[in-house]
Amino acid sequence: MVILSKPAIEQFSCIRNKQAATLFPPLIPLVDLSKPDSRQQIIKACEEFGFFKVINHGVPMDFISRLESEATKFFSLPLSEKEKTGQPKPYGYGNKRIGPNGDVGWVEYLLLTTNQDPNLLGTENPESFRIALDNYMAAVKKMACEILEMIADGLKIQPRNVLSKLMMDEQSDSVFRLNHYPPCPEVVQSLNGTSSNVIGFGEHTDPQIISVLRSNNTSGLQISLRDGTWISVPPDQYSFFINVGDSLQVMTNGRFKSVKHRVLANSVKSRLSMIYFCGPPLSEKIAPLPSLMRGDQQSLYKEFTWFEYKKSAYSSRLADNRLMHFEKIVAS
Ligand SMILES: C=C1C[C@]23C[C@@]1(O)CC[C@H]2[C@@]12CC[C@H](O)[C@@](C)(C(=O)O1)[C@H]2[C@@H]3C(=O)O
Ligand SMILES: O=C(O)CCC(=O)C(=O)O
Ligand SMILES: [Fe+2]
Repeated sequence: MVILSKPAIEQFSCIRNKQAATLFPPLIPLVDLSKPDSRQQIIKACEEFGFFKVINHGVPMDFISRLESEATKFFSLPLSEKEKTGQPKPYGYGNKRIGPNGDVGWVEYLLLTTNQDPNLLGTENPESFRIALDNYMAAVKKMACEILEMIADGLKIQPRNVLSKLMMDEQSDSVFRLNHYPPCPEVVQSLNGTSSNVIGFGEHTDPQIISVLRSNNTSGLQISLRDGTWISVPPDQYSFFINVGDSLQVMTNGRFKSVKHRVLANSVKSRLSMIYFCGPPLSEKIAPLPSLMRGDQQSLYKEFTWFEYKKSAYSSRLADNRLMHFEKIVAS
């Protein structure tokens, strides 16, 4: 990561939390995948938060730590080596700039598509990095598929692979991202309850169906509650966190809401996160599942394909409400 001089760091968005801290912030929903009632818990969490933590997920810890160690080696390489993986257009190595429309954050990342061999030029041992990525992604994909099938069961819709088949399709447009947030010297903490923070990854919702996130033990991730308050997600390196994305919001006709989230930089520890974004094939129509529509219930959204949504997303800024352009104007 390039160390920024003082004037350069001023371009980073800072946020000021003037609001008094909530005394009893709600706990992040926890789902134990080995428990028989996990389906109902997942549905409740998707309706109330669009977010939950998963334990007993079945992803071998060995796959997780191997990828973490490869990623750590990658991000410690000199900038010129990391840049050999190509600029993020949208796939490749990116530093501070997020997306094509002027967003910046205190982060560097490697963004990969899951259906092509990644360009790992510049890495010390491309073969061992590739194996670590393949093992991790295969295990996480399996877990994501199970979660989507549990969602279908919980919603009482059939067939149970109605959602999972989209990300299991050979043509699925899923994305994988490694984010590294180095310690940020500019993070200011004060004792009077007001804190000024540097944005690592600005607020946004994920466009896909669900996202499966794992991080090391460094805090920073926050989710926004329905009333707009931000709550910090305590890190847990042994668990996964699931985000409802915009596409699942549409497929449930708004019953689930995609969760707004962001990452704040840490003053002392670096954060490493790995996110698998489960996307459908480009040609797939994104629309409310017919079996979820009762009586004369109308779709809240215009018809669109994942390709159209993605194209529109890539012309938006991170914090934009991307679904707004696809909402129907319903006469009341
Ligand atoms: C600013 C942007 C980055 C992003 C594409 C976009 O124009 C708007 C959506 C962003 C996002 C958020 C979730 C994922 O991290 C991501 C890969 C995605 O699919 O949508 C990023 C995009 C990106 O970094 O390329
Ligand atoms: O790095 C993180 O913890 C979250 C990043 C994120 O939300 C994203 O890459 O879409
Ligand atoms: Fe995200």
